Amino acid sequence: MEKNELRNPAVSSSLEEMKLGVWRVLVEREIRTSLGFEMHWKKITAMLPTIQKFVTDVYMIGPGLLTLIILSKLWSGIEDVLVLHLANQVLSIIEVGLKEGKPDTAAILNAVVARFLVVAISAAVQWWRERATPIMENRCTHHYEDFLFSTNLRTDLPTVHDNNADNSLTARAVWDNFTALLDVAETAIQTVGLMAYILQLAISSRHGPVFVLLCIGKPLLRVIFRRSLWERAHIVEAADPNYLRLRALKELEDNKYRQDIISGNISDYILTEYDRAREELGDTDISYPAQLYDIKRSLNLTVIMEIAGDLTMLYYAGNAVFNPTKFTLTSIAMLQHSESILRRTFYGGVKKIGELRQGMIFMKRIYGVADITNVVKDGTLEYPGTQQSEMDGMSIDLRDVSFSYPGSKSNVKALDDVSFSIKSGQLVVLVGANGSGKSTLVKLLARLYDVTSGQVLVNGQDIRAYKIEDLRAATASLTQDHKLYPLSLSENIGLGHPKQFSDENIILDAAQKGGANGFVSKLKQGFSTVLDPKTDQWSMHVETTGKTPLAKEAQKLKGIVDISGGERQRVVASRTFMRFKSGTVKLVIADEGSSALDPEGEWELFKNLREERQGKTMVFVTHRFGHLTKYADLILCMKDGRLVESGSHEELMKIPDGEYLKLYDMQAKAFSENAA
Ligand SMILES: Nc1ncnc2c1ncn2[C@@H]1O[C@H](COP(=O)(O)OP(=O)(O)OP(=O)(O)O)[C@@H](O)[C@H]1O
Repeated sequence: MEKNELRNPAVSSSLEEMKLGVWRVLVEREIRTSLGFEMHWKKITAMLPTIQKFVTDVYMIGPGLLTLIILSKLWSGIEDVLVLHLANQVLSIIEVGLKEGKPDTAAILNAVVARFLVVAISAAVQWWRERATPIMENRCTHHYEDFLFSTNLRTDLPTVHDNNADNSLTARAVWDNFTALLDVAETAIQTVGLMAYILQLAISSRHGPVFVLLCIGKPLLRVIFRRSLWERAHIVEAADPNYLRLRALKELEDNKYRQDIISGNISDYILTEYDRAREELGDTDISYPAQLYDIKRSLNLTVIMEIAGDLTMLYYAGNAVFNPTKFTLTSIAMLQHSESILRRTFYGGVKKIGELRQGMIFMKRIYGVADITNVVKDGTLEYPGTQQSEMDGMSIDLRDVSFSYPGSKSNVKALDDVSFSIKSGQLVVLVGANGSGKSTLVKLLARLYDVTSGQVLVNGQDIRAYKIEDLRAATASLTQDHKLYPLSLSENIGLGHPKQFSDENIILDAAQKGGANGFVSKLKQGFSTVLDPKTDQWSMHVETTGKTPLAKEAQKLKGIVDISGGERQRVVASRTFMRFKSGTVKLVIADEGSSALDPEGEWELFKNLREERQGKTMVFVTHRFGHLTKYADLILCMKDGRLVESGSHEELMKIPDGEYLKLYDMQAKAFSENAA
């Protein structure tokens, strides 16, 4: 055991820290009162409300079917005892028959038939359950999938950043947890039944309850002294640097890095580094921490537990020497058989209780998802409201705005004390070096985040006062962060304004303005093309030569459609033009939405956007100001999260050693040097 090897003074004394193989494990120390039973009891009772809610919810999904599944589990719980009892009967009758030389054929026949009947019923129950369970599992998964899907889709960005949102949950695991619950109930019935049966057997064969205690001695010791990691509150992290390095290098095997690795000619470097990390990792164990935790128990405890497991054998041997007439062969056989079944069931039960605790923590997380409230709170004021609806654009004022991303580890603010005013209908260009805060600023304008301090005013009112839905409807944004959905291209465009999604001409017009029409019409399936379709396909034992009919079919399935980065951006731009069709847009935000476009495409895009302007306020973020600054009513120049200059192009060009002048000169110089 390498306990406390990584002892870190910062870790609280209520925690136990250990290094298990490549893992660092932190376990909550347990206060062992009354041999730990009190703790166990508290934990079990703490689970009850979650169990009750969970069972009620799953029951409501399929009451009839679930009742039958539970009954079948009950049957499985008593089946072992029934089979044991009948086996005991058969053996006892046979033994008496053998002793007396006159077998009771009718009694033997009855007992055998009864046993076969129980076995046949069990097989039928099992057969039915194997068919019914997947139906219930599917219903349960769909129910919780819908629940998680709708909550995840509504979670806003700051909540995701805050790690409040838990989207690692999968509905598939819900049924497994419910099964764990049923299994624990089944095992409890089995264990109680078996113990009662053994007790009765032991008493009737004059062994008494001491024998039962001997049977469960080993499992009891195990529960008290050797808890598995799953049963304790713990955190695990991979801490071995060589293991982490190996994983990072192994990741480079992924196809997405292939082009870089081939063109960069770095495969030798990767292999050498991989070998080095592998060598330095040596024999450090990478098995699951729970497994390593189990192995680390001391030699003394192992020996004591194994001896405890053999106490019944000692009991038989002692009785055979000192009290040889006490046993019949049948009673020995039956006691041994029941004892081994009891132990197996007991061990299984303890493991299942551990799984159940894990499962209930999981279910608490699932139900907790419903309690998560978005960080960005909704307002009550309508936008634009009756008084403001005459204005075609949005007027915006920033007053002393500072902002840090939630959970950011940086010491500097992304925006620091920024103030400016944009009048309705102005075309504003935001410029500045990388990381100067331009994208952050437009995210605040779109109310994807709220300011840390200061105020954003929209038409004179705090942006937080408005209904978020109204603000979203009034904003069209085109950024390089926007992604294509794994849906058809027409859907990708139409979702800019879903209400007119079915109107093909409107989608065509948006595609024309966004510059997507040209390349989409050349695709085999045109606007119906789905990029990155979510499909499951695989093949097995198919000839790689591609000559057989099946191989030809496999080849057809492999065909993929992909488009260039600029073409993807054109589809996203078309989605923005589709958004204009709603007629509610008053603010257009374009954050480097043209970065992948060719010069002609970029020129066309800006021209089309300006044509859509019709009084709307427009905010463009760009590193290539050439196309835009001459139309700009206002240029805002950012540096290190601060607004350093603002004004028209002419005004900013006049500021000696100004940031805008510097950035502009650099671009102009590149052209003049190229020309020279
Ligand atoms: N999601 C985020 N979490 C934490 N910090 C962030 C996040 N996004 C940006 N930042 C930080 O905020 C600061 C401003 O970033 P921002 O993206 O606004 O700059 P930018 O001017 O748009 O840069 P670029 O020209 O490279 O797009 C930077 O220091 C950046 O590292």
